[in-house]
Amino acid sequence: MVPNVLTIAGTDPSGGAGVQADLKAFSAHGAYGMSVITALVAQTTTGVAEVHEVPPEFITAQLVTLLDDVRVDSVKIGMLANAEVIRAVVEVLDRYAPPHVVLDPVMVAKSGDRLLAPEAVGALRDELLPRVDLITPNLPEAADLLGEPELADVDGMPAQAERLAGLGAKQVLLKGGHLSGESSVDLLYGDGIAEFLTSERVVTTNDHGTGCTLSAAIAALRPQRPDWLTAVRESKDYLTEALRASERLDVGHGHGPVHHFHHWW
Ligand SMILES: Nc1ncnc2c1ncn2[C@@H]1O[C@H](COP(=O)(O)OP(=O)(O)OP(=O)(O)O)[C@@H](O)[C@H]1O
Ligand SMILES: Cc1ncc(CO)c(N)n1
Repeated sequence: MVPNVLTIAGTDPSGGAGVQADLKAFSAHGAYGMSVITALVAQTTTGVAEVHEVPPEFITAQLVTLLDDVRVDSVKIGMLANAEVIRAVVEVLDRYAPPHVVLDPVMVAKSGDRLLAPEAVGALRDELLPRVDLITPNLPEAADLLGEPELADVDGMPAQAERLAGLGAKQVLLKGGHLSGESSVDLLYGDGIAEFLTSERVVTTNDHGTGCTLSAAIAALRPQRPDWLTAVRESKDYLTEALRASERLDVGHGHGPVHHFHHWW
């Protein structure tokens, strides 16, 4: 059976990040994609111009309307904008308890623009994080969640992932994309086991939406794979290929998008 996969996230009219990236990644992994939009973002490859936040009651309305009709097999959560939206999402998760919830704790866009109010980080950490199955922070987000300095190399990743798991998420995928070096190293921590996941670092400026793509691919694959490690490994391999395939695109003048190729090409 094809899994029904939902993204709860903000938009990117240039199609590289947010809801648009998530739906492409869902399709590329054979899932049926659905979306609840938290914010309309005027952004492209060069940065964010403006954010139009959706009122929390309307996010609840979108979620309840959808969940009352459709079976949801897995959820990816991205940009949430503010603490009220976080609380609206928490309430719905409590009420419907969908399986396989992946949280990409989006805080700042690649351009440096904030996508989550600074005062909402506490609500994300204390109210949402304990209710999700997997969180996928990059190194600045991990540091912010823990109130620690940002890691500058891979050595501290296992201990930091363990501390993040201590905040309540069952699995932690700590992403090392912001480090330099020949490989791009992430770490999956769960059930007391830490596993480094290494891929070739693709030399490209088309790295807009890498985090969105990875977490969406994981959410699409998890209902179709036996465990998190298998779903995460396959998603990271897909992302590396999508980064390579981005050389076929000509989109914008800044950080371009990755290309969501389909396996049947
Ligand atoms: N140049 C690259 N080559 C290969 N993999 C990369 C590269 N850059 C990032 N990645 C991988 O992309 C994924 C996302 O990592 P990153 O740490 O950049 O997340 P992010 O900052 O949340 O992304 P974004 O906010 O741009 O969506 C990780 O699996 C990381 O290893
Ligand atoms: C809507 C949205 N979500 C996430 C990111 C992070 O890349 C972005 N730039 N825009």
